[in-house]
Amino acid sequence: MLGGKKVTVVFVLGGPGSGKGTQCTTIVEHFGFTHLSAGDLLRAEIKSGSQNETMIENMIKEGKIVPSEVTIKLLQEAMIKSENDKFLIDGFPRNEENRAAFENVTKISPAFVLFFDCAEEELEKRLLGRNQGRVDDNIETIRKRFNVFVESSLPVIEYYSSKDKVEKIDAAKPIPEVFEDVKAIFAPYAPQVIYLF
Ligand SMILES: Nc1ncnc2c1ncn2[C@@H]1O[C@H](COP(=O)(O)OP(=O)(O)O)[C@@H](O)[C@H]1O
Ligand SMILES: Nc1ccn([C@@H]2O[C@H](COP(=O)(O)OP(=O)(O)O)[C@@H](O)[C@H]2O)c(=O)n1
Ligand SMILES: [Mg+2]
Repeated sequence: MLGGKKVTVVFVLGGPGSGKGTQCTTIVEHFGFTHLSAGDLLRAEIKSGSQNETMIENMIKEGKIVPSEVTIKLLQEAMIKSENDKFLIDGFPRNEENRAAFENVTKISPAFVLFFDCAEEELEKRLLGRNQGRVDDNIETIRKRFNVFVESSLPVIEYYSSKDKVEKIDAAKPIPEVFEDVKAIFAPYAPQVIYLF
């Protein structure tokens, strides 16, 4: 529940460059979810000139995880503002603090967790070729982000795995093939087709 609204939430997780954003865009088109990227919300917050601007900017440059209260507030605001009731939360929760605080504050548990699994060597290639002008897509910060992923984010995936909530996808394959696997998982969420004749 969220301000009286019953919502369906899917957490989309995976190492930096695993294709979370890419696949979310296509899931939105096919299954009518709203895509909320924690990283995008934080980057927008920097541009908006908020009081946390410098703190967020420095954490992103270092590949560190921003305190949960900041990120959760942005996610909550976006969900409340939206008319939709189905959300893909991309890149969150990234550590145990993110996970526990979100559950405590919103009382929402995810329908399931989509986990894009891919080797670091491939992730590194993708990030170095991403070309979105991101301050954290340089080899030094990429290495730090990989460490944070292994030390802080993988345990969150293990937590949900112990609750049988993780749908693991081989994200090393080409984009359309990854989406074929994603599609099979989202089939129960497909819009209903009603024949009127
Ligand atoms: N399956 C894939 N194979 C090859 N390149 C991919 C694949 N999925 C995404 N990419 C590319 O890799 C980069 C990172 O993808 P992105 O969706 O931004 O990942 P994330 O949000 O997980 O960091 C982008 O340049 C994207 O076009
Ligand atoms: N839950 C989150 C998500 C992102 N972030 C920050 O935002 C950065 C970029 O996150 P992102 O999800 O856009 O990165 P990708 O995995 O898409 O490459 C992270 O490295 C963190 O510094 C965060 O602090 N907390
Ligand atoms: Mg992303």
